[in-house]
Amino acid sequence: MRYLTDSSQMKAIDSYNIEELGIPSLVLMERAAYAVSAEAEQMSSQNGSVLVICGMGNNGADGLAAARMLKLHGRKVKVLLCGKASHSTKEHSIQLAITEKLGIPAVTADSRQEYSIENGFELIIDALFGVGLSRPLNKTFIELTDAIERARISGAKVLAVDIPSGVSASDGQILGAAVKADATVTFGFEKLGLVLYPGAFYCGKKKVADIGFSLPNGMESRMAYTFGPEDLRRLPKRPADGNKGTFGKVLLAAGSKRMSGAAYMSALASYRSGAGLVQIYTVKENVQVLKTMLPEAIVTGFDREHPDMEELADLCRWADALVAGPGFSTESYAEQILHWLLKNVTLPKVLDADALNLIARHCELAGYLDGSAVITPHIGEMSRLTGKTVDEIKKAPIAAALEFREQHGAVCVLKDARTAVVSENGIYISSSGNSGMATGGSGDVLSGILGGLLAAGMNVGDAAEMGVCLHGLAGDAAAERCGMHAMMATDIISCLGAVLKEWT
Ligand SMILES: NC(=O)C1=CN([C@@H]2O[C@H](COP(=O)(O)OP(=O)(O)OC[C@H]3O[C@@H](n4cnc5c(N)ncnc54)[C@H](OP(=O)(O)O)[C@@H]3O)[C@@H](O)[C@H]2O)[C@@H](O)CC1
Ligand SMILES: [K+]
Repeated sequence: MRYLTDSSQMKAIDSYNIEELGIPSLVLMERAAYAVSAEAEQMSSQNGSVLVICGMGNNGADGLAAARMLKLHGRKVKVLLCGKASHSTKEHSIQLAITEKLGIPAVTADSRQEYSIENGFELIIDALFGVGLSRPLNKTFIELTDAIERARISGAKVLAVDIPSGVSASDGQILGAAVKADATVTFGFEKLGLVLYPGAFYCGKKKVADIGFSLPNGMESRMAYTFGPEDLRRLPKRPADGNKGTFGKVLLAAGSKRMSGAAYMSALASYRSGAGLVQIYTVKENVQVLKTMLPEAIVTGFDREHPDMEELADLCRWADALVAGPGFSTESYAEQILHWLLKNVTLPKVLDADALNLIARHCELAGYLDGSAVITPHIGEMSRLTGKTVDEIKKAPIAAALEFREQHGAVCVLKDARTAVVSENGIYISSSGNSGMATGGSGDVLSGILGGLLAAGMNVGDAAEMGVCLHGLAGDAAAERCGMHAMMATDIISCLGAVLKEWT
């Protein structure tokens, strides 16, 4: 598990270490600058020249200290100072005085024609703004980021200090413009803005440098987190003497007259993530095709005009977990069945796709949501569920998911390029997955995986986080195998086995 911070948490961590623990600010800065200069040396040649672009805060001070270290290692280094000198921090003044004594050339942005950013530098270090970025960049700073980008296009490498300048550390939004980096050395903890898009596009290769921060008491419980593949080891172990009942039974209410594929993919993904038995509850018209495509599944068909609730009650008694919605349609039978399920079934449940469209359309259904439910909306579905615009949700996805959970008690899996899971555990952000997964059926695969993990007995929050992580890793493996352009949802399913085999 890796913790992720927003800028106010990072400032609280800074001040706890400096003011309460008494670690001198310059000691932390020295370690930060050392990590930057070590990366800079890797990214440039001994004879290449380096330009360090420094703001007036402590991000700029890190840059100045790194410039000094590079100079002491024999590198040709120059500094460009940007911003009002009157705003410089104490640390900045100290670092600048040292660079001056060492004879490192430094000019202010006003006189930058003295050396052109676009020409001749092998490496540019971006130390304009870090977690202290507080407002959108003005025209001068936007021009500066444009000049850095032109240099990058002409072949210079760009290394960002802590976070690419212009990216908001708290949410990855671009404040006016941002530096595009080939690599970012970030201090202590990954910033949310390096994981969330669009910020994640800007940071290049990420390196987290341990500079000796301790966390204040209780801070962990408020921080977001993400998983690496090694976290999959926490999936439930399969007892050697288990049987198909032990490994969990999934009931899947899915598929409609025109949509049998969603039911197929969700059911197959449940099996591939370890479910012992999967039963598909679908319209009669789908029974034959689903039995043929997936003979491992039990398929029960219902009459669209008269779904039999007694039969459904029996199936729910049989199941350990329920998935409702993939390709189910929003016709009246679907509403009737969903209404019955939400009102009567206490099983852990995943509500996806048309189940969410129905809840958005018939708001009384939302009243049945509780902590046994995991909802898996994409941004459009979340917009329909909450009445917020797509733009509002895109700008603050975590806030939207938190608000939904607070109102309805359900675990919220808000799907996007970075999926956020808000549960009793806290805020999980996916850091695996790729744009190739934006393909028909990918959501059905996720709901199937979640059903499989719930049926295995995981609690809803853990299953939601692990399921999203597994889905993303299988998506990355599928992209590796087929390429992001060509991969399809069934490729993600085919890769589940390899990912699970490697990591559990
Ligand atoms: N504490 C420590 O010892 C350690 C700190 N560390 C480092 O410090 C960084 C945080 O430093 P920080 O808090 O000084 O903020 P920082 O990111 O430099 O920016 C503030 C400056 O930017 C300015 N400014 C903001 N927005 C602007 C805009 N749009 N357009 C123009 N100006 C704008 C703002 O100006 P003002 O608001 O005063 O006008 C102020 O001058 C952190 O990311 C890490 O790199 C590490 O070394 C570890 C030890
Ligand atoms: K920066």
